[in-house]
Amino acid sequence: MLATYPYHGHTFSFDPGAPLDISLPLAPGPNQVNCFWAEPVQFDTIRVGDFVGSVAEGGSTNYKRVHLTPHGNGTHTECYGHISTDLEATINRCLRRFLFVARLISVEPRQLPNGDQVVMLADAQSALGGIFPDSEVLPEAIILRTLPNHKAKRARQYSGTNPTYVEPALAQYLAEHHIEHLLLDLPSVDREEDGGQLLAHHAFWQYPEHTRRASTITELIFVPDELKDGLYLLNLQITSLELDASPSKPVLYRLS
Ligand SMILES: N[C@@H](CC(=O)c1ccccc1NC=O)C(=O)O
Repeated sequence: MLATYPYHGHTFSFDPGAPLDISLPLAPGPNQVNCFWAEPVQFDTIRVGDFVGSVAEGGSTNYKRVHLTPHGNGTHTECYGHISTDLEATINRCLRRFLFVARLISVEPRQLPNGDQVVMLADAQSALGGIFPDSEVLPEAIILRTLPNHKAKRARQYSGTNPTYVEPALAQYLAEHHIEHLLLDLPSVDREEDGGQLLAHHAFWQYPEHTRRASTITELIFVPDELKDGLYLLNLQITSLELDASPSKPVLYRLS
């Protein structure tokens, strides 16, 4: 059954029964994506007196403590609190809506003379195909799939590998065109080691001059090949953490 979604004078249709999950699972073990030297996810069984929080060990219930690092362990969404001392800047306060019209694009990074792999503004503009400002439907979110789209991305150990990042001019361009949410399959929009500059983060959030407080960046997604470039309804869910970032669950629905 199709549901309708009104947007800027259009009436889109989508199938609530056909979600396309672009998050990565969070689990212990070696086969999990990892970056920024994060410890792996850990689930600890809680033991209090005679109680053991493990049914496998004879307990009545499973009851575990979770040890995780949002920026390093898997799909996560962050707000400008990532680069600010503002106590208000938590993902739970910044992300107040959860449905957005999103455009999925696929872009191949280019190699700079120093060897860095970078997603360039010019290539993203070609992938967007002149949607700014000509398109009838301006999206609120851009989902950036980098090419090639190897499944190995789902479990890559990125730390110390100088992963692909985004040209700051592209982040600036998206901010200027009022893209509120950027999602991508990389550990960061910025270079792994950049002396703390985080130029693309600053450009996307226009921080600190004209901070875009409701805007978010979601990193370490994975977009399967079956999803074609185009328009989707994005349901972006987080945990209600009063922290700069939260593990997140972006789910897409094809729009027609
Ligand atoms: N590039 C930064 C570090 C950095 O960006 C970072 C460090 C720890 C956890 C996440 C980070 N950035 C993620 O977007 C630096 O060189 O200081």
